[in-house]
Amino acid sequence: MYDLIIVGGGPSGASAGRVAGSAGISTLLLEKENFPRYKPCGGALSPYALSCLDFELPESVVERDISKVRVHFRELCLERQRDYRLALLVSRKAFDNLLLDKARETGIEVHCGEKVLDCEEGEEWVEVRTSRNSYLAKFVLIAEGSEGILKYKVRPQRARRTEYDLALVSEIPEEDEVIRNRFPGMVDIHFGVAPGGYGWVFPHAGYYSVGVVGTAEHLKHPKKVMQDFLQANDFSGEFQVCSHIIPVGGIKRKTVSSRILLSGDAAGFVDAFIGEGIAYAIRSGQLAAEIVADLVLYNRKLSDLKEYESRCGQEFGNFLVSSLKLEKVMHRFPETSFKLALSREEILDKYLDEVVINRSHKDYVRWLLLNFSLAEPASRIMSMAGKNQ
Ligand SMILES: NC(=O)C1=CN([C@@H]2O[C@H](COP(=O)(O)OP(=O)(O)OC[C@H]3O[C@@H](n4cnc5c(N)ncnc54)[C@H](OP(=O)(O)O)[C@@H]3O)[C@@H](O)[C@H]2O)C=CC1
Ligand SMILES: CC(C)=CCC/C(C)=C/CC/C(C)=C/CC/C(C)=C/COP(=O)(O)OP(=O)(O)O
Repeated sequence: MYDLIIVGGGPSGASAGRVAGSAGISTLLLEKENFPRYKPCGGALSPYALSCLDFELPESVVERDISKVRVHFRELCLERQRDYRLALLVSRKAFDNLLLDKARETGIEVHCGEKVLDCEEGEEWVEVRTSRNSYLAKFVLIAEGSEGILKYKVRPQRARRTEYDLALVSEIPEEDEVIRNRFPGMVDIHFGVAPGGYGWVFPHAGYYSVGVVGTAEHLKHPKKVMQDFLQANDFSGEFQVCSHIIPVGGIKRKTVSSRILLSGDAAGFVDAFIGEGIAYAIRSGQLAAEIVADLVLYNRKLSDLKEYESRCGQEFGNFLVSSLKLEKVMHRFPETSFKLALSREEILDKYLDEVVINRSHKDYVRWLLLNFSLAEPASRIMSMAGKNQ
């Protein structure tokens, strides 16, 4: 019997595997794909995501160093450069493979190409049935990403359409020099193109990641929205478009039962406003493995597994809740909020400084209220924003 079985070898499962292996508990990681596997997405690693890694990212994995953003809302556009790093762009194929290698390094057992079909929680153990075998473990971490259904072992109610976003993404090849000239160290973000979300163009090495994301409930014609976005940004031709679902973060969801935990996208840990998921996938995987290792090594009581929910809440859960609130306000009043945000450089600057870097919505909102609610009468904000809400 294993101490821990991890389902999924993405950023969350691999990060859990590295912590579990380093702690010395017997661990099996089961991943249905053969790595390195293709996984198109934005591929942005925020400073917070980077701070969660216990090793330096090799240069070969880093495709771009980002210190500038260009944000659009309809005809408005604002570029802001910071004198610090806002993100690194990576290809998920190489990055995920690196994380899995870092987990393997600690001596855990990794089976790729082995899909978990079911897991059954008993009094003393969890039985895990796969396409090849069946195994027993004291604990199971489900890090299967957003699309799997094993998460419903912990959280029986299926996600409603209001609880997830739809994302469409294409990787569009281009000469590196053309990319560097068009987006020098910069990500391009377009609000107002998809309900409850945005469109993005991220400049990778030899290709652009181009996509749109919006709430599943309101994004009625996702393919059309994507086609229009590609066209508006001068990407003409036939491109392969991949679609996937992204949970809306900041919603209260159960993430632990008596012997099974959920992490990463499976747990719903995504920033509802900017769509960042990798950081929380990494950190929640690490926390899950730390708590399981503690229980196993120090013979602590089973009910202590619940600590996982409070640790995630303290470290990033509260941040995700406030991000959801920001997302709701911005998208409920897009004309007022985005027009105001893009008409004042300091609003975007402060967002980058306080939210992206200091990870505090509280200080940001306090600053906004002091500067733009008390100082600016509501009528002035409305007239700046135009009347067509
Ligand atoms: N581009 C895309 O398609 C998507 C990207 N993401 C991004 O991934 C990050 C989240 O990371 P994480 O939570 O680790 O999730 P990931 O989706 O990155 O990783 C989960 C891994 O588990 C595999 N898996 C799924 N079900 C099973 C199963 N039954 N048995 C064994 N393996 C299984 C998945 O394969 P498989 O990939 O084939 O499902 C995938 O390799 C976020 O940043 C998010 O934005 C999330 C969803 C989709
Ligand atoms: C306040 C206003 C109006 C605008 C905010 C502007 C925004 C969105 C700035 C974000 C800046 C920035 C570079 C953040 C880095 C983190 C990002 C972009 C994460 C999303 O990355 P991703 O698509 O790769 O998502 P993933 O983590 O793979 O799920």
